[in-house]
Amino acid sequence: MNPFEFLRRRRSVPSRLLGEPGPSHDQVLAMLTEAVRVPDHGKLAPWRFLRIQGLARDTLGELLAARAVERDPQAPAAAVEKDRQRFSHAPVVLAVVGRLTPGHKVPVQEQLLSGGAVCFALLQAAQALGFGAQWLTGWAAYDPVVTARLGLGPDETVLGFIHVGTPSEEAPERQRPDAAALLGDWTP
Ligand SMILES: Cc1cc2nc3c(=O)[nH]c(=O)nc-3n(C[C@H](O)[C@H](O)[C@H](O)COP(=O)(O)O)c2cc1C
Repeated sequence: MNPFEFLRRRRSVPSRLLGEPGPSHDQVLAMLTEAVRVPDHGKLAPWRFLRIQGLARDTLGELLAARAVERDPQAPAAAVEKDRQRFSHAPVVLAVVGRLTPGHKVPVQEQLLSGGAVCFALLQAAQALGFGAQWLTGWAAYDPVVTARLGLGPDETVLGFIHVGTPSEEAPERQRPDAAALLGDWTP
């Protein structure tokens, strides 16, 4: 067996293709338990999680739609509708929230990188349990009104919304970069 087989099979499943069943409470905890085992300089655990499921997904969609119009009163109806539906496809969305400590000897960049690793580990954990997942951000992740409604503090930021559910069809593989072309040797 190819030792990389599990990693090789990983690919995102677009959130609109994710449906019921989603991960149970125990499965979410199992996924998070794996996801927090990431490299974390200084053991800061500079992240936390917000689960968005059930009716909360639709409520967040309504909030997004209203905010989209507030941001751009000329926004096309189709775009606003897309925002309304954004969180309503996958049964469970886990927002990975970076809890940053500016001025710490561990630079903020490293805290963010650790959070990125958590997001990726969550994708793998979802796959290990037989679910599909996608890491999305979109404008809502960076909008101060939305993040305040999500309860984020001033030094917190959304690193990703990890949408998790059961794929309704197999997601196509995408073209991958040529690793060999990206490799250089440093020659002193
Ligand atoms: C930080 C981050 C944010 C992303 N946000 C979006 C997004 O908002 N919309 C989108 O279509 N893809 C987004 N993507 C890309 C998808 O998560 C994913 O990489 C892509 O669909 C193909 O993924 P795969 O390499 O996991 O198969 C984002 C990726 C990263 C790393």
